[in-house]
Amino acid sequence: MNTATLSLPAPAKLNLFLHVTGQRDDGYHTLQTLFQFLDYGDTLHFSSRSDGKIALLSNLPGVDAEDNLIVRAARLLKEASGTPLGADIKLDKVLPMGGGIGGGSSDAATTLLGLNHLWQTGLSIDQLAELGIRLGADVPVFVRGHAAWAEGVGEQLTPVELEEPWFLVVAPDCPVSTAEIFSDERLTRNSSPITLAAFVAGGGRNDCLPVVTTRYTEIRNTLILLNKYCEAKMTGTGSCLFGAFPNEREADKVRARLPATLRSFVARGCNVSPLHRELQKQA
Ligand SMILES: C[C@@](CO)(OP(=O)(O)O)[C@H](O)COP(=O)(O)OP(=O)(O)OC[C@H]1O[C@@H](n2ccc(N)nc2=O)[C@H](O)[C@@H]1O
Ligand SMILES: Nc1ncnc2c1ncn2[C@@H]1O[C@H](COP(=O)(O)OP(=O)(O)O)[C@@H](O)[C@H]1O
Repeated sequence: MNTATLSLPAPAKLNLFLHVTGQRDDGYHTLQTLFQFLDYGDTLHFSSRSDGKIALLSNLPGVDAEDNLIVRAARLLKEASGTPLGADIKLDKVLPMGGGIGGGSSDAATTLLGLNHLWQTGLSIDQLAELGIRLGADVPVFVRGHAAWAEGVGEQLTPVELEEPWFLVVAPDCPVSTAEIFSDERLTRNSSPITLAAFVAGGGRNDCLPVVTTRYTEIRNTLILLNKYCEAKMTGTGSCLFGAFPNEREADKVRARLPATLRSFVARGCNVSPLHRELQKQA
């Protein structure tokens, strides 16, 4: 029944800063943020099926298969393309969930691009990004695969070239729901827009940080700890915190000083997504 197979990365992202600039009539918040990828993430394995079924062969604790963004992305592409094919999909989950590093969105984007390749459905990147936004605000940046300045609700993307430092990412054992942070009445919703130049010159902050650290003592304490060694920042709506370093050795040195019980990893920042680098090799 299997006709072809493909294994692809689903990398993490960081929000290098995040300003909430307003709120639309539909409740969604307008943002300014800067996305960069990490060369670290989940891996998905796809096998084509001729019987049209979409089967996720890996279980993600707490997420029903039908709610899994991988299955939802596969169904969306199948419907949009009209292909009679299906797929068996395996997920090697590495990224902490609810960590603001975009694991679910990245899995969805890898599924859209991977199955588009495997099924030979021929949708363009623009068409795949349009499908992606229906699954989540962060999916389009993973579909497009380039570090980007983002506005709107995160879907108005301008590719940018940034320095590619090494990052130490720390994941407090404390998933944060994005919806919960955006519905907190204490959230700053009227930040002034800034420019890329102002960010590069040291501007920009994460407007969600005060709400997250007020709600989660564990994240506040981890931030205080990481700030002893570097300028600690939070990605997205948390819970992951990160610091930038000029090389891997410096990042590893700080990692070695953190309590062994605290989950953390060191990864390189990338302007081109590891997914797109891998797909280019397959082309
Ligand atoms: C704010 C970011 C920054 O990267 O946070 P993280 O999720 O990565 O932490 C993302 O854009 C999040 O994107 P994503 O995680 O896909 O969010 P979605 O599933 O689309 O939205 C979850 C819920 O958060 C709220 N929401 C989300 C995004 C936004 N710009 N305004 C909102 O108000 C809405 O209530 C929505 O129902
Ligand atoms: N493949 C997936 N990987 C991770 N989370 C998923 C997936 N599919 C659905 N989800 C749901 O999306 C939520 C947010 O996931 P995730 O992308 O890891 O967080 P964040 O958006 O904070 O980075 C999870 O708590 C889970 O309920």
